[in-house]
Amino acid sequence: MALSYGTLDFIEGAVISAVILLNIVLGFVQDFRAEKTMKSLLSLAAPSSHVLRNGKIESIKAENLVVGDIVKLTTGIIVPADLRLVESANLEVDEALLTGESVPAAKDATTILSGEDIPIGDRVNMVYSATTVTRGRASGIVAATGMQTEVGKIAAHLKDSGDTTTGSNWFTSFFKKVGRGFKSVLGLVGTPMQVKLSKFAILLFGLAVLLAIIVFSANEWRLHNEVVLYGICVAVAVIPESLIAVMTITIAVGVKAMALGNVVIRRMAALEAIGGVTNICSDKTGTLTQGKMVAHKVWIPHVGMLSVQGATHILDPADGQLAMDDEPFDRLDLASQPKCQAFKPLLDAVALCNFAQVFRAKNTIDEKVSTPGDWTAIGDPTEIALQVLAMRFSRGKETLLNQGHLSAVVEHQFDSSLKRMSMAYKHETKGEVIVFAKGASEAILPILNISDKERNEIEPVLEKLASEGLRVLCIATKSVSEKQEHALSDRAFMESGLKLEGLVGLYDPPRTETLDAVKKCHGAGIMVHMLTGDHLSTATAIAQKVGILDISTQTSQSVMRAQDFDALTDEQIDSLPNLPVVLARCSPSTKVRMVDALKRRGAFSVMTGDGVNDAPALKRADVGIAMGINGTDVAKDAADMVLTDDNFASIVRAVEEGRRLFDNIQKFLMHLLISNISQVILLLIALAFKDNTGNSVFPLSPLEILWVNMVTSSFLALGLGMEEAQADIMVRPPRDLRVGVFTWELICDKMLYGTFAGVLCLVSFIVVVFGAGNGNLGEDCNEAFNETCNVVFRARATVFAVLSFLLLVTAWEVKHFSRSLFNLDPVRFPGRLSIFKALTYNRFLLWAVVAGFVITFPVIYIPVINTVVFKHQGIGWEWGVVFGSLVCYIALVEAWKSIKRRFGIWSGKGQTFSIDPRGSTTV
Ligand SMILES: Nc1ncnc2c1ncn2[C@@H]1O[C@H](COP(=O)(O)OP(=O)(O)OP(=O)(O)O)[C@@H](O)[C@H]1O
Ligand code: NA
Repeated sequence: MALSYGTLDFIEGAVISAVILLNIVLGFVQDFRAEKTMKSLLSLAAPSSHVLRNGKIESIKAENLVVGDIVKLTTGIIVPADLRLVESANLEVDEALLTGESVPAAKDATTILSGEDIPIGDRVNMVYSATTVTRGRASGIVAATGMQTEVGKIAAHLKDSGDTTTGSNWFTSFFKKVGRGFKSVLGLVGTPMQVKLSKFAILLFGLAVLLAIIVFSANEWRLHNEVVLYGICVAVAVIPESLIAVMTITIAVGVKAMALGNVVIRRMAALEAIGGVTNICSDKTGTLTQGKMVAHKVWIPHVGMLSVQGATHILDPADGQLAMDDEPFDRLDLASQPKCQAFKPLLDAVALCNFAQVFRAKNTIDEKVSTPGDWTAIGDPTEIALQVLAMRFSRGKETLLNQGHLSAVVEHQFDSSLKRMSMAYKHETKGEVIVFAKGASEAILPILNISDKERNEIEPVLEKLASEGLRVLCIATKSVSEKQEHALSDRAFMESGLKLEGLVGLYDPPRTETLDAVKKCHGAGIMVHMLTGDHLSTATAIAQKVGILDISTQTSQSVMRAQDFDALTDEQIDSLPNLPVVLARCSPSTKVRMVDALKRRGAFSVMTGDGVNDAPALKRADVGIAMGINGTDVAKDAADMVLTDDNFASIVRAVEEGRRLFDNIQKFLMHLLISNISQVILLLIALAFKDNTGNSVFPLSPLEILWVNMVTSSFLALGLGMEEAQADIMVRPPRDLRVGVFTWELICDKMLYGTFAGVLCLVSFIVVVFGAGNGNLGEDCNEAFNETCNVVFRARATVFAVLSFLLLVTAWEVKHFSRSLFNLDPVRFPGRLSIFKALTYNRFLLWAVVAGFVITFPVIYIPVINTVVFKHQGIGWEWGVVFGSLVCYIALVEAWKSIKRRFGIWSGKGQTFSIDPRGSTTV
């Protein structure tokens, strides 16, 4: 430091510089590592595509595609490269990115284009990287990847033109760059909380300057080295140096923990929001349930009910027993039993109006002998279940198509707003075209050609199956003459005048974790809503099974058909006492209305989604969560988080993790602020202690101040950022996201504890100087040691030890804002010695405290270092003062915490639970 001179001052200056440098370097290294982790985690969420390689479909990341790969496209996929289509069905692609055209463009593999300068928008047999498939399916050969693609060229172009800006342009862009750099140095970029904390840090910086001015004024602006140094150190005490670094590290650790819990964060702001959500709106299929459907019941009009029991290997067509109207039934009998001929049309329909593939993968360990491997399936769970059903009677799609007389001619894809699909097959020999359709009852019944009487027969069966929690699909067919084939491309024509072949009831068991996860949400003050495409009765049955609906408290408004919900005006929705818990037959637009309704009620919501049409709802929700397995790229792109296991329980774990993260940020913030306030109180009041020459005698030397702030405090803060979740983390209501980190509790507590600590330091100084030392403040004791400084140097060491130790116990006290340090976590650590287990659980914090404690002694006792660098000296009886202060401080903090618990103030609410020998807690 330029301010120090002479050998002794040189040592002091060197140590100060080293401490500051170490802090900066550590901060940078950690920050850098955190950024890197974050980047690698983000890349986890990048979409991968299905590619045909070596005769197998493989999942490959876009950057690993090579020219010549064959890529499969389905609705919702973001095209990973420029592709020449090989095969396509009803393909439509949104190319707005390239062409500016807002209406999706129809594509067709069979079109051959001639001519050279065809604009991109007209190249109908090509699809381009970064555009999205809005409808249909296709496969195509990779023609260009990366920067060679059309978007890549645009990107390259933009980059070039950015570099060649000239004149005034260069000038403004330079300033913009500097501005951005400045902002990021100040931490004004990032999540709302990061920005808030950075602004707060800047505020403290202002305060630090002010305090430095106060210090100089108190010394009447006689600015010799020591005063300037002291002023700077007071400022250092106030500036929370480690705040931003600790914040970044804590967030990175949190992001990593979430990724391990199957939640990948795509937008950092969601990380803060997830801990404060009040409502979770979840899909049913695959999220609350396993998404592994089995066809449980098949009903054929005038024939009867076929049921499948005990199928455990749901993909194996030979597993489980069949019964016809409760009579055991042998699958091989289908041909011989005349009654069962009636099943054929239904089975053919479910097999052929279906894109799922169910097959037995071959174990090819040895090339010559390949044994049949496990059953596997690709496709939509509903369709897989139906395919397996057909295969039980050896009438799977593959078998039927191999017979050679059927070929697909027209298909109208499943659409979650229409809730049905249809496919037409031409029969080569009979000269007719057969239409197969399947879908939800509401979607199929209106397009049937049946009498009201027949309709009335179907309804009760439908209702019965649905109330058993089964997803009921109606299967219908019709045949038209070959001449009408072309007319089938009109969806309305194809899907009309159908004959009902039967109903299939599919069962999708709830995930085993769901019930507990839902209970946990309810305990944590979070409402769970089920938004499903399924029938009202099906949805109700499942909702009751997983605990979302409680039969005893259920009202007529808890369960609603989306249709009825959509019919309400916003005012009517707002006047409902509660929003529905189950919304059945939900379409993507209903999700948006639900999110908006929740917003108007001041709620913070999670919305899950998987389809292309879910994107608006995912964007609107406070936290949009997309399914990683069954979700489309479009949904993932719109979402804030992606669930890699599609599991509802993972959302709940993410909430827990979010709450923990928020708690920990509050904890280290609390610690940093207590440390700041105590030092400000101590250092400012102590300016009043003047020696014989009229100079203020510093109760802490500059290096002591630096040491406490940069060595002791930083590690404690980092340790607090790594705290485990508090015992009650999921048994308290969500915090208010509008308030953010600076709650009244935080502000009040830090003031109080900071004052306790500051006053105790001051009292210790006074006791040593004026109690035992007769108020002898010596001469020039800020500069260096001389005989008159004996008392002051002992007092400083005492204050240093008191401050250090108080900060160490504060780190433990702020583990919980209202629970006693001696009874922190009776759930995880029951028993009398719970304090030791609770304190040793967080290893990093434990070692930070132990190291902080141990290092105090060499700092005080090592000769020369103590008197020359730290400007204090070894103490004896003063340890009694240190110990007394410590006991006093703990007593004061504990007293305040017990007041909070007794009167239910802030986090003290409901914290009266005590140790229960059975390990359970009453809250
Ligand atoms: N492949 C399909 N073919 C025909 N109909 C289908 C198909 N898949 C689903 N359905 C029908 O459409 C309804 C709604 O399905 P949708 O896919 O919108 O819901 P989901 O997303 O599977 O369910 P959830 O919303 O509970 O997650 C289903 O209840 C079913 O009746
Ligand atoms: Na500080």
